[in-house]
Amino acid sequence: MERWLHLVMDHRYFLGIIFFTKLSSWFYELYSKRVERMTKLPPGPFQWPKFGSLPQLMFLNWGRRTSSSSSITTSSLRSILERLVTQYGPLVFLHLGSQSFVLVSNGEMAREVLDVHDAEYYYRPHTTVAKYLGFEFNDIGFSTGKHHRLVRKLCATQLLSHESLNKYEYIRNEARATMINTVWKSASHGNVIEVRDLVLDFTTNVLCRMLMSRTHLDIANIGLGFKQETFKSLVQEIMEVVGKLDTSMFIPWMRWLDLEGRTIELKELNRRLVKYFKGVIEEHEKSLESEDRAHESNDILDVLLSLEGDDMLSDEAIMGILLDMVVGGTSPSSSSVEWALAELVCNPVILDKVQSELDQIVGRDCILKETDLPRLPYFQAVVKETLRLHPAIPLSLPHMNIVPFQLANYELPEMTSVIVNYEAIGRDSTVWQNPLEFKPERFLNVEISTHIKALEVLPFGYGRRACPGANLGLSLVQLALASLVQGFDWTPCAGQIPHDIDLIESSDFICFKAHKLQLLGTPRLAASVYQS
Ligand code: HEM
Repeated sequence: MERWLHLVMDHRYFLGIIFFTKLSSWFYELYSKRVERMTKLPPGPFQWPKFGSLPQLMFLNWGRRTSSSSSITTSSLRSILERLVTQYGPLVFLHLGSQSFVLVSNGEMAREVLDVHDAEYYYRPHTTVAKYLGFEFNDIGFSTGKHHRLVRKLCATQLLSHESLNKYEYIRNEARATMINTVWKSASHGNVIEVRDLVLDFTTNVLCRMLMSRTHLDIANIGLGFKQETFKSLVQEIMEVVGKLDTSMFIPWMRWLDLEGRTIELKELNRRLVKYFKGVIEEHEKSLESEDRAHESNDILDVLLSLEGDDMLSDEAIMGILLDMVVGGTSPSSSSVEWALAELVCNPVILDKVQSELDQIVGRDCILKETDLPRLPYFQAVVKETLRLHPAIPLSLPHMNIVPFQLANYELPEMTSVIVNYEAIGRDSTVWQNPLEFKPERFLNVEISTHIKALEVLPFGYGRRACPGANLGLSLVQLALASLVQGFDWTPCAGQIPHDIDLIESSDFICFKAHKLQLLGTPRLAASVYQS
């Protein structure tokens, strides 16, 4: 019996040693696997189990909080990302909750994602915003695969082609005449001009007419409960919702809890948009069938409704395209004009050069035409320099890979969202001398396309996800800016000097000036020009 007891005791001792050894080797294996995996990832802040780097981001956000709200918004996110780039370099890896992100901040790395591996990296994460504002991922910006290829082809060949832009030139000219007349009337009363609102009215008018023969005030007539009931305020409402971050972006399984109430907000917005767009679509369908057309013929909605065969689109896809174009086309163009005018007023010598060029090429008896624009090299350089220094979309939407991917010497897990830092690329001091200085001369003898091919400046993105509205966006920016600068002398409000104008950036998804640009305009052409 005693022998048996000894044997069992010995055995337990023996088993204990085996168990302990196994356990330690298992822990060691886990640890070394984690270290191995981590060393293959780009640098970034420490990752806590389950939460990743969220606690640090929340801490950084808390450190810079100014209001009583404790939720992270894109505004604060962007400035936090800037700090991470300074600390970790052009590739930063972030694990936030269960989602992986990589921030790409120089041209060389951007080439890997947007050019070399464009096909693997053009997917978008399926977020709540993509579901409700992309009409079930049927729009342009959030769709993928065959549908994305189809809508991009339609944009290039029909909706936003050169022919289509020429066809709608009269709309741009009429909206420009309204804008110039508004400034002229304000100037005669000595009123201050809010440049952003003025240009937003211009761009929204152009887009709403081109797309569906509506004016920017259209929503006011239908009482669907939009906050201020104009298209301009609708776009602002959308931007506000898009700019908010919610827990489910980092911890998708918590989506059903809708902790921040964002899903409810998006559903409600989607309901109102569907009701509005369905009404417009129905009206167009009726009009297309009737001989006696009530609206401007051949707007973009007409083109979309007339598609046949494999190109035919569902109502969701049509609504998605309309919304993407209104939202994508209005705010970025307006922000670029506001930045350009702010820089010009801060740099009177440059403003003077632009006006002299306009006087020499176009004269003072008439307002310029679109065909004059290519004959204004200095003005063109001002626009390019504005797009470099103040890209309207400083950070791309997430580009996602669906298979694991090698980037430089690093390995990125599948479903990593890559955010391309377009702003940092245009301000890279290894490419641009004194990058924060506004110096149009850098573009005088060099085509911007040379810099775009080298991925040194990317105001419209690059590759499959590059902006399909770049040509329209450029013509809106150029026409509005050139007309405002040819038509008026611009000075800061009473009691201010040019240096009082701040160039502080908002940190939102669309980078506007943090404070609206307010200026006084003095007409410099014959009165008849403003009234035509
Ligand atoms: C100055 C004006 C504009 C600027 C600076 C601009 C900038 C950009 C940028 C940087 C992107 C790429 C984002 C990414 O990498 O994820 C983009 C995408 C897009 N833009 Fe623009 N844009 C402008 C005007 C327009 C206009 C006029 C339209 C349409 C009428 C438009 C519609 C779109 C759409 C639909 C996308 C998504 C493309 C896709 O995901 O396939 N944009 N824009």
